[in-house]
Amino acid sequence: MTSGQHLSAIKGAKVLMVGAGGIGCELLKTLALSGFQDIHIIDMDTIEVSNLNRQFLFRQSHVGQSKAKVARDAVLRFRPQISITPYHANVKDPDFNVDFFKQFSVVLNGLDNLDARRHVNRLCLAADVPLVESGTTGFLGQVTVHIKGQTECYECQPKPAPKTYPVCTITSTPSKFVHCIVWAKDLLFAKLFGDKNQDNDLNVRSNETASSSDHSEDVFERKKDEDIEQYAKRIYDHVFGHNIESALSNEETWKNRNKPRPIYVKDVLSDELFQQNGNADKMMESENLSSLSAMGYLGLKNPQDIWSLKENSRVFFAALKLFFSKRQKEIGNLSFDKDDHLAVEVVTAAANIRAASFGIPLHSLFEAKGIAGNIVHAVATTNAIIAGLIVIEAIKVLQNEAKNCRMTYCLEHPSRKMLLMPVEPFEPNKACYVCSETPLLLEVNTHRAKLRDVVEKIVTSKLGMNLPLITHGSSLLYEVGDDLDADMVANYAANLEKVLSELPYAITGGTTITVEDLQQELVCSINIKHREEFDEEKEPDGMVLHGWTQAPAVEKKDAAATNGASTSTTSKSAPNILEDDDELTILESGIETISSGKKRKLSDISTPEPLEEKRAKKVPEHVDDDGDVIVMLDDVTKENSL
Ligand SMILES: Nc1ncnc2c1ncn2[C@@H]1O[C@H](COP(=O)(O)OP(=O)(O)OP(=O)(O)O)[C@@H](O)[C@H]1O
Ligand SMILES: [Zn+2]
Repeated sequence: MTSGQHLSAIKGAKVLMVGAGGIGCELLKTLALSGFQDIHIIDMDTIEVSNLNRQFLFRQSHVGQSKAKVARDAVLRFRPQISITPYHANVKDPDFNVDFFKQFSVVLNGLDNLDARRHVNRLCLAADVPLVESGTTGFLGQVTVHIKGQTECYECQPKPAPKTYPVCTITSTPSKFVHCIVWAKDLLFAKLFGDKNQDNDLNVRSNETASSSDHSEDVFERKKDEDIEQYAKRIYDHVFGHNIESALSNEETWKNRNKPRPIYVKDVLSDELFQQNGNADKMMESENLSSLSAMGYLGLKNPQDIWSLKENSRVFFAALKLFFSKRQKEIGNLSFDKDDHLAVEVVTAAANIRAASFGIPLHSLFEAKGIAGNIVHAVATTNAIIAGLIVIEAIKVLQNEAKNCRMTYCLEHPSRKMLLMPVEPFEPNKACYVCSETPLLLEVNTHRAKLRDVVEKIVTSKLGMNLPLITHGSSLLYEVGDDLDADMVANYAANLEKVLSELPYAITGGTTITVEDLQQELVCSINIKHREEFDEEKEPDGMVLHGWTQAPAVEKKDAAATNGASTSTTSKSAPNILEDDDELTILESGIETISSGKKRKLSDISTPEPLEEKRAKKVPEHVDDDGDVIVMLDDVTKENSL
């Protein structure tokens, strides 16, 4: 390919970028400098201060403005002649339909969540537009190419499940700091500041273990005549003292474990709950809610310090006082947000008090924030490398050189002196329900499960459908949309509450239903198999979907890249926790499926072996002479590199 052809492919291309964050900023700059002339950008976010360290197209003065628009303006300053069209919007908006996608030569993703990635994958398949997909996590990154009918689609391989912990580990037997964080964030914080009516396992435990009448009512309800201090003390004694004491009464649990020690306020603090040596008065008068800080209140300065049990207890009380006196309007509606400083303080302090109780080492606020926010230190260089690789692959796609495309994985440590590992794309998975027409199989108790269960547990959460429509034969059972008339809405609402076998067109064993998403133009057939019983623990949904697989989550050092980039960091000892939809997600290594330069085999995916062993076996001999750590791509990629 001559450079003339090369350039004309670039110049004639109309490119859609989705995401203008860490990867997106680098990508837009590289596209513009490479000669691309018609670029469209979708990003739903506005710029935050925490983006500025790596999203270099943005400045302090842009905070609060649309990322897509500011990115456009910044690049036009050095490439004024090109056309950049920004959309400050969610890519899932109905405006971005198949026809919208069809206008592009290639779509480039710089996203940070599975949901949006799956959605774009489906639209690219429906519009038959190639997709270059990417992700980074710290030093790790990956660029993959998806061309309908030629390579696997983004969903052909199972995606790692969010890491979940057994409930009893979190509620009763934590052994790691991360367990205490999950408890503080998902149970305690949710109980204190979230929707009171939502049951969570902290609630169950307090009821189960309640001995006195005092504990049979909702302990988290603040009593009428109770001041903030009394309330906070009561909560503290209940969750760190009483609950631990109750747990200790179950001798069996502690046979092979270290027993926790109950902690009561009186054991830790005398009368100086809110002992003031900080800016307490200023803090209480402050109108700026986002600057509220228990650390500021108490005069604690360094977020990297590890506080003592006493300091954590004081932070806990001060943070509760600030919440209940200054942010009472939000109470009942809050969910944990890593950018909410006061929330991070409550969670850090509570996790540390619990850790002290269980003999687990305490952590600083800085470390706790990293773990709670599923934050992995973002490395700007990784984003730049990945953006460069996206452009290299995009150019191959534009030149119709699909056979030369490579999936490229950016590693943390060189393996045989390679930091970038190219992998030949896999063929489409014939059993993929997204890009092939293979039906799925749903085992369900058709006399017990309601249509709502199928919609919520299968259609939306597992199949990722946005605007689903469910049909059985020629009859419509359920549909979501803005333009439905009132009768239909009422009819669908009634159907949702019916068990499958009692629907107007009964769903029973042997039935096939069709589930489609009008926006994604994705149609799936689901064969129904009736099954009476399900194992509550192993099959908590009460139904099992076959043909849809999710790789098990594995806690390990090398994690699949998802662009969970952020400004903060986890502690060195923390597991590789990635940000994905705010769930605590510890992902399995995407790199495990690599066999460099070769096609991957399904066995590579289904029978994991130690990563290092696998790398050692599969990495080809691309070694430079001078012994330096080098970036190594295959020949084709070198030829096309910019
Ligand atoms: N559904 C979506 N539609 C449009 N843009 C999206 C969607 N989902 C994510 N994005 C954008 O993708 C970008 C991902 O960038 P990045 O991973 O650097 O995250 P960030 O939000 O900028 O940083 P951080 O998560 O550290 O605060 C963000 O700018 C985000 O707005
Ligand atoms: Zn597929």
